[in-house]
Amino acid sequence: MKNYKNVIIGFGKGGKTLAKSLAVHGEEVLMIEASDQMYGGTCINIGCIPSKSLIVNSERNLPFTEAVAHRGELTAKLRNKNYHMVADQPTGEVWTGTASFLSDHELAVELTDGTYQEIQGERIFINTGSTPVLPDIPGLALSSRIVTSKEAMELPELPKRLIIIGAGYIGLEFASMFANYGSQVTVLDPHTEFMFKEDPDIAEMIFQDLTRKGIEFELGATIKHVTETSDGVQVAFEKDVEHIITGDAILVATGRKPNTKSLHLENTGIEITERGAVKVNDKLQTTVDNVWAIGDVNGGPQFTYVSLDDYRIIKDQLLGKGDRSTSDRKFVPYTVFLTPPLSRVGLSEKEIKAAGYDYKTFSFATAGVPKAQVLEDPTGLFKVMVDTKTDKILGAVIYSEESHEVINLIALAMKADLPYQLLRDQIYTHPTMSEALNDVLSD
Ligand SMILES: Cc1cc2nc3c(=O)[nH]c(=O)nc-3n(C[C@H](O)[C@H](O)[C@H](O)COP(=O)(O)OP(=O)(O)OC[C@H]3O[C@@H](n4cnc5c(N)ncnc54)[C@H](O)[C@@H]3O)c2cc1C
Ligand SMILES: NC(=O)c1ccc[n+]([C@@H]2O[C@H](COP(=O)([O-])OP(=O)(O)OC[C@H]3O[C@@H](n4cnc5c(N)ncnc54)[C@H](O)[C@@H]3O)[C@@H](O)[C@H]2O)c1
Repeated sequence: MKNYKNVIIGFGKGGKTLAKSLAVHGEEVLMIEASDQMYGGTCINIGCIPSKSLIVNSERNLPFTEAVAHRGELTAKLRNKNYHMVADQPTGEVWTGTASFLSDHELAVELTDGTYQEIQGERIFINTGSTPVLPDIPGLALSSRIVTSKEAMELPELPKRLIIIGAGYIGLEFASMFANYGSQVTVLDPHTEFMFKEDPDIAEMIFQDLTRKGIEFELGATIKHVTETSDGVQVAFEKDVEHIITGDAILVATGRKPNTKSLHLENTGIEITERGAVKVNDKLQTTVDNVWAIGDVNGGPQFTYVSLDDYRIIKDQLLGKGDRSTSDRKFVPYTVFLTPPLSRVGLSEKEIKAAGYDYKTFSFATAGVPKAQVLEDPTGLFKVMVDTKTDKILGAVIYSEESHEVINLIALAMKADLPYQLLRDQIYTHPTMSEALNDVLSD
């Protein structure tokens, strides 16, 4: 059985970055990826990049089929680049096949060319990502009309009526995007509160904007069953009484679960958590020595940039001082890519109130920002909450064009422990959305 110094299972963000980094340091690295359509992982093939390409092109009024074709070209280009990033390293190798554990450090690999290999890994990095959760709803089985986000981005034509199950990240981003392309969208979710993690003022503003776009929401809905008909789909749900809605397609967007099934962890001492993730400590070590878990599979926040930060923690152990850990992770921002996007970092106002801080809220309408007028989209609001005792920023939420860029600036100020006045008095280029901070933070 051939022994490899480093084996990475799954071509995710953290794993591929680690593969390159180890290979650049002259170390032998074997990357095992289940599919030749997934070199580079979820983000570039079926996640962030294709969805954001489709969102941007929906805002540019490109017809859906052209945008889908463009998405395909973009992902193919990135897939090829990612493959070569690892395979072309003198000490790097990429195998296309599914890896599973035979024991703590022994792996079986079913290669897609029909061959089989058994190998040993001195160090093994599990980076197998996550897969969509399919709720146990009678009649709900994936088909050409009942799809997850992956297939929704490959549809041969725009569904006239799209039903989306789930009002989370994917549900809302896809609802906004398909509405931009011209679909009649209905979103169903069991929660009665729209965007329940957000402050009610922002959530209400977004709800109104999405509703104005023609998106219908059925919140507090319990889905009873799904039926595929000869020319469409039907969803029966209960909300006070039973309702039936009809569509051309259903997008199931009800969360993603860590992808551990194919790994046969039962053959090892690697434990999994109650929620089905690979159990790790704050250095991302599993319960077996020299086996780590990176990205969605370890149950952390499901973001590409978190998988990348997992890489930094592991690289620091292998090639650096070894003092980085997940507990250093503070003020991790996020963006929901609506039109315009919603971005947030730190605490929400309701969390700040509940924690009992003395705070003040700076809020400013996007319409007052010159760049918003240039972009002809005055929608939204900036809200920054500041601790009145320390002048430090406790949290910020921005619902506006380019909020996904501005939020990173605020996150940096928070991480550097800077007083809010520094952002207020900064000289920004003009016209930009960042310069709004001059006005937002003024008394
Ligand atoms: C539609 C959509 C939009 C998203 N948008 C964003 C966004 O805008 N911003 C953001 O930060 N995040 C976004 N995400 C989340 C983000 O894509 C994930 O958090 C991230 O890609 C997870 O990366 P990872 O490193 O955990 O592994 P992944 O990139 O998921 O890679 C795992 C790889 O492992 C392979 N694999 C699985 N099992 C095996 C096995 N046994 N053997 C060999 N290979 C195996 C899989 O084929 C896969 O290629 C989005 C997700 C989706 C679905
Ligand atoms: N912009 C981004 O960063 C971005 C974009 C897309 C996805 N993602 C990542 O991908 C992950 C998965 O996204 P997601 O939208 O699938 O998950 P999610 O957890 O964000 O939302 C799932 C939604 O499905 C609903 N739901 C659950 N069971 C249901 C049922 N039986 N019927 C109806 N609704 C049901 C939940 O109430 C929830 O609102 C996210 O958690 C996020 O981390 C990130």
